[in-house]
Amino acid sequence: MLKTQNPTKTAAWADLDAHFQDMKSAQMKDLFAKDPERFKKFSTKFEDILLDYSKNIITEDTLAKLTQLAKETGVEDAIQSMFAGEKINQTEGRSVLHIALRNQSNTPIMVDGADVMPAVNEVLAKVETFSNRVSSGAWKGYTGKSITDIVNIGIGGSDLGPLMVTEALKAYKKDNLNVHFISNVDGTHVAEVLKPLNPETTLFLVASKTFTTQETMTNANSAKDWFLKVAQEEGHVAKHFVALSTNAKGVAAFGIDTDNMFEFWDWVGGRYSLWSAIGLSIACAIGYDNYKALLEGAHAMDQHFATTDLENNIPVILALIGIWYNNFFGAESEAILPYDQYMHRFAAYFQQGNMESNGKCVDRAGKPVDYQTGPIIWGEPGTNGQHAFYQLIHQGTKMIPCDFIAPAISHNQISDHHPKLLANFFAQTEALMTGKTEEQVRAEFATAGKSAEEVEDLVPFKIFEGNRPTNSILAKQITPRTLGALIAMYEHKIFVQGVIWNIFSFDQWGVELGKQLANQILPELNNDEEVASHDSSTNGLINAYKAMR
Ligand SMILES: O=P(O)(O)OC[C@H]1O[C@H](O)[C@@H](O)[C@@H](O)[C@@H]1O
Repeated sequence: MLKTQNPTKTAAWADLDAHFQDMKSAQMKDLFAKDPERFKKFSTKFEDILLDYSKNIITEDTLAKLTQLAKETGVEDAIQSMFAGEKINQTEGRSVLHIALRNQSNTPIMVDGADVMPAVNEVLAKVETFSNRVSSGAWKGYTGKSITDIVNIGIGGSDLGPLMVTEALKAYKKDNLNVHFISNVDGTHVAEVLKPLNPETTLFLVASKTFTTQETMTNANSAKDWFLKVAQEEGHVAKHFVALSTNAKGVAAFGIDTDNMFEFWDWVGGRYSLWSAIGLSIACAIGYDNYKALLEGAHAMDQHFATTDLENNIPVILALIGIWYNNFFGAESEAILPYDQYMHRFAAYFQQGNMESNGKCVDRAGKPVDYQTGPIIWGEPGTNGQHAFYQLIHQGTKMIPCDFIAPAISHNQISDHHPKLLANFFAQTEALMTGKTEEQVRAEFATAGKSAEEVEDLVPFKIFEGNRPTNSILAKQITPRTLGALIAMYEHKIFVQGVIWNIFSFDQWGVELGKQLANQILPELNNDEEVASHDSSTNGLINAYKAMR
């Protein structure tokens, strides 16, 4: 069990509050000027990944106090509890064991007195055999042709992980296999994805932990109709539909042979499930060996997280820096900015990972919190973001701590693209920190030949106050192993923050209400009667829709 401790009532919090009064006007520029060792002190390496967190409004004292907060709120015990398989997802009565799915050391991990590793390994072996058969062309469709296209049908955690990873590792993709994703219940999604595909050579992976999710079941049924329109015989479904799920009954009821079901377990959270059978599309797309390397990278980060003291623990450091801005500086969001086009869904992936985990306002004792919890996560790949929203990050009124991520080596070495990309990566964090003073603006004008009046009019707009915090994550290359480590790093950061905020990070009750109401409204849309059962806005909208259609 995780202990219940209001973080704001700890001695460390009071200490941090006092420290914040000293730090709130501290200038990073001055901190760098004072300490030539600053980069060395506030950077660390994990395998081929360099994390530079020196461009933050922190001192060694700040980190010591934040680490004390982690200690007082039981982070060390919580980490041990997770790895020991304790049921730390209390509101659902479940263990939280995505770490078991990538436990390449194969040490026993016990849940309810039984080691989960044999079952994990069994499914992994099944994933290996199946993905090899599909990618080698040995798995045949109903007319004897090999599979050319895989379509993952899922939503939320059953979509975002495989989608993000297959995109991030596209450089490793098998040439003979295309991967597609259908998630939205909007018929446009299924229609557009299926349009160019041939039912004879298409394999559907129906991915749903519960196998009850409205969007996924609707899309899967439409895909089945599309397939049967051509294939005709129900018996052919077995060669073209497999299920990734915890719900064998639901899978059978849908008409998928449970021999074609890849199992996982209730101790795998949806948003932490790409390491489970939900990763089947990844294994097919990039090959099982690369999928395994992804798991190994995550496992290496897990071991670092589980065995390193808090002071040197990368996910813990990132979590603490995030809390510093979220709870003391009042920052409301964090941007994740990968300077790698392949990672274009990375921020979207961690939108779910972070916001569904820590978007909670009730603490572990069931009481409303009186402090801020999870941040808003957003971001786009650089340099696109630079030409869209960086204006606000540089000169807006809101503090937006940013994580900049880049590979030193591109998978596509074309002329000087990569040095240009990286020049931008380095320039942005420098600019965000140093800003531009009034004196610098005036000095620039002095050489530009403007009149004194023109200069006075423009000076205020050209000033950048700077002092805007960033982390830089520079990896040698985005390989499967590196990506696995990066994902695990963020997962554990989220976990540590949830522990400190005294909330449950592994349930998601907040997605239920909308679902329930949609289920109530759906039958009301099936006729032309005027609806009067809701508030006047909802009634008005529904009735307007009925009149328009
Ligand atoms: O895999 P499933 O069961 O279809 O759930 C899909 C998604 O549904 C809900 O939005 C949440 O519970 C998510 O965490 C989950 O990932």
